[in-house]
Amino acid sequence: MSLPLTEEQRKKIEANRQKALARRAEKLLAEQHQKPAQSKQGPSQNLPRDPSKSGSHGIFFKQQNPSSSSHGDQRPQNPHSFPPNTSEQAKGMWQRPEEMPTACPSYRPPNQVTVAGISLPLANSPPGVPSQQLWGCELGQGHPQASLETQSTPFANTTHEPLAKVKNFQETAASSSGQPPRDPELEARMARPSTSGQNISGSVMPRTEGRLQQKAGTPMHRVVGSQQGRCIRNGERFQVKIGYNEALIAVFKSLPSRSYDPATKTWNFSMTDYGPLMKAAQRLPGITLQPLEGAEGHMESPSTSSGIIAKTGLPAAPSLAFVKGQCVLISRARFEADISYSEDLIALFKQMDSRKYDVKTRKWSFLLEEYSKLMERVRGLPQVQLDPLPKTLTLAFAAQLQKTSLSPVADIPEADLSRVDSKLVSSLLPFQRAGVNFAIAQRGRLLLADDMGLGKTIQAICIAAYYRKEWPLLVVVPSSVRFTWEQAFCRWLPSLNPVDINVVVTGKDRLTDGLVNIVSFDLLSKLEKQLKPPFKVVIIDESHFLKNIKTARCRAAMPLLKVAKRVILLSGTPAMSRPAELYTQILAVRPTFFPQFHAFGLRYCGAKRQPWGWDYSGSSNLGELKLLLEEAVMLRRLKGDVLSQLPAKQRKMVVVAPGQINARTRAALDAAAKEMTTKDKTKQQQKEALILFFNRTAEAKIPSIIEYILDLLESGREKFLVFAHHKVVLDAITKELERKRVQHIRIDGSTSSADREDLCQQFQLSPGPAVAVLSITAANMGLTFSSADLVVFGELFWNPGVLMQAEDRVHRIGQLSSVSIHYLVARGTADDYLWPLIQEKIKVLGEAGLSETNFSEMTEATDYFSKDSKQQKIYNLFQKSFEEDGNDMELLEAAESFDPGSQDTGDKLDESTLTGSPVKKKRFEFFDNWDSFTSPL
Ligand SMILES: Nc1ncnc2c1ncn2[C@@H]1O[C@H](COP(=O)(O)OP(=O)(O)OP(=O)(O)O)[C@@H](O)[C@H]1O
Repeated sequence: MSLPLTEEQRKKIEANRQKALARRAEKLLAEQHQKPAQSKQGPSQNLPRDPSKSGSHGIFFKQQNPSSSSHGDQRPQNPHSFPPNTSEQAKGMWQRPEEMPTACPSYRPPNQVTVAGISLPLANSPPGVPSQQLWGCELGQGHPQASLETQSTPFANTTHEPLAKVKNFQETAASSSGQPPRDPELEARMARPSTSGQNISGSVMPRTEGRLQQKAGTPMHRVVGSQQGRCIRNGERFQVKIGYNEALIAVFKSLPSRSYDPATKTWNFSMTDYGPLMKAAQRLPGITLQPLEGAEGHMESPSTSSGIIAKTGLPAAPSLAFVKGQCVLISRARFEADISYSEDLIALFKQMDSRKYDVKTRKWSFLLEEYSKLMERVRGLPQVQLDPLPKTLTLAFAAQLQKTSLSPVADIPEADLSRVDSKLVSSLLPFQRAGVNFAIAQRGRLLLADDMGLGKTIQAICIAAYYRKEWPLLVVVPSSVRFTWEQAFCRWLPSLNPVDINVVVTGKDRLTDGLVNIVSFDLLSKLEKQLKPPFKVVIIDESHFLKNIKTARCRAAMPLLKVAKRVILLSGTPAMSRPAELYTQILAVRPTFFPQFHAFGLRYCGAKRQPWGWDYSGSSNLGELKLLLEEAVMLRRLKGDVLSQLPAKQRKMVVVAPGQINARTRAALDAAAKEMTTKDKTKQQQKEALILFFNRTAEAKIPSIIEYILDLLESGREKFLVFAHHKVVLDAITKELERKRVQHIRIDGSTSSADREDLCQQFQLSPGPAVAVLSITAANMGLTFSSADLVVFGELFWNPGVLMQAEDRVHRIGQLSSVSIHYLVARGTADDYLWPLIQEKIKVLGEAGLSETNFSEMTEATDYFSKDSKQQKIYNLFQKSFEEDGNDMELLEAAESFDPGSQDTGDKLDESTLTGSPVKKKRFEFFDNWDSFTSPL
């Protein structure tokens, strides 16, 4: 007794067989070219005499049609068509019609379908037509290859084949033949040998050199030598599904409305070309095209060039309506059949143990573990085309398909974070810890899409730190937050030496100088060449900046992400208007999921063919997309989901780019700083120098403030408040918003009380993006902007009470969310002194129970500024100046009327600009409002 073949041996045999078949195909093709006249004689007369030259083996390999892979069976619309039964065809190999052998020349079994030239066995015959009668010949007389498959693959049975096995087979077959990978579903079907489940696994001898020798007494029969296809209506056009045929392709190319879809590898035409195409096809020997249903008007008679269907003389099978639909995932455990009514199909559904019928949607759903069984059986219904789930889904949900996981939510293990700085780990809020666990379960590749302000930075740093052995780390961010990231690393990873953090500021800097390298999107595209050797761990902040594949930033980042081992994408708004925007981010996290955009577009973007090309701006199957993303790509929590874990206010210090301060302003700042510390200056002179320093700071920050606001808008922040102090800053912001046509309001000291209320209402009710540009001192109280939950302070103000009052414009009754407060702080400016001053004041007030104690805890870099003796001096001056009675008035006046254009570097303030300010009356209201310290909502 011989031992059964091992899997390995089977694979090898299969590989050799494929190679032999390919060689044979080439040879026959060459022969065919030498004998064109003979080949035109029609199938039955064209049988080679020598069985060793049997046309059944005269095949050549072509790439599998992906459309048939992704859509599964492409059933004929007419159930009365009887395509040939050749396993060769079923393997996705294209057979020259004139070389096809004939098993039962008069007709083909009805219970088979044709998939782009691929013949598949079906489980059922049309009712009333016994399959034996339809066969018209002995069972077991089918194509010998079918028998071989029955024996040589583990997938010979018609049902219940696990996808994993199918995949093995697919890989073997594809790789051995040197062909691109094929669809597992299709391969499974190809591997099935038979017709209605009857055993035709007749005994065969091993094949040599691509030939089959049958056992004595088993006559060699050949299937009909014709190639079958069909026309399928698609809106105003129709598609032709048929295997490769040179002559037919020539016909296609002669038709004016032709269009070829490379993704599905099918041709399609407008209805005007239907008649000419069918007529031309009729003239081609061996081509049988099933007509379009109901297209009689376009064509006198269907193409039956081989005359096979017309001449069968068989009793007509009952007419069955053709139904077409698709499987859609509806939960982690279930899928739904989205298909119209078919009696047979319903009967089949009722055989499934896990079936459920939703009376509202009128759809049937099943557990994923019954997916393979159901699909297998549906294939036996000739009048039904139920497209399978995309392969990506079956891979992502393999555990559910194989019944190894039935949990409605993914079971994510607790990650061992012992290697990460304990300061960071102990600071993680519970939902943040869950985020880190998810990321590690996904092997460090994910899109973290938490709502804004939920602390994506701390989570990303923790995930990256978990993979610290694989550093250097690359962090790509919008340019306005490069230094905030630097601060965050310093804050959360005390074990990281700050000198190991490299913030890339110009195109001349090196991208690989640090252990942590922080670069803006725009500089990354300029420094592309420095990306070799590639980074293994990459963080992309605001990853939706990559949504457009055509942009330089996306083109620079994508190759990098493809080769990185860990990819941590962060975005609170991964897609702002359509699923197509998610594509690049999905590709970055899972490059194998949808390597071709078209497949993604067809499934999730409601892709529509337009005269100018494909339109992917729509959406489809969104529920399924969400499930797929949640399973393997993305984690998203909304503020509402974790509100109980959040503080009412989340403050963030944003260090804005010092690179944006121009040389002239820099010199002015330095001169003012020097003036303040020069000996022998009177108090008055020192104060003037301080005022000048403060004003020059405003001027210096303008580009950074604007850049930050524009980044926020690009990130999809819909509504927010921007507070500033100097008129020049408020003017610059509003001017830019006008230029960019962003809806905005402005309230400053010159706005009347009546107008304030109107503007406020206007902002509150505005449905789309809107920015409220507000003066810190003139709009810090009495106004409600609860429809926003983000406040940006473009400038600092020395009095924390005023800042908190301003914060409370959004943080008040009516606000259901935790609010985010961003303070923009510029290095080398007065902010260096104002920021610590504010924090110190608040600390004092906090200790006295007069302020929120967590102000500094909730902001990055509390130790942002370390003072040397000169800086200490300036700091003391600031402290003194801003605390002495009356100084505020002087400073405010100087600030509000500051006009950088009117002054030269180092000039004193122009006194004339200080007078006549319309806001004097309101300026000091805030001094009486200390209650804001004690009563956060
Ligand atoms: N666990 C925590 N402990 C202390 N502070 C935290 C924690 N989580 C977040 N924060 C603080 O909350 C603020 C917001 O965090 P972060 O900037 O990371 O949010 P985000 O999700 O990136 O928001 P956005 O999408 O607006 O950028 C920061 O100041 C951050 O330091």
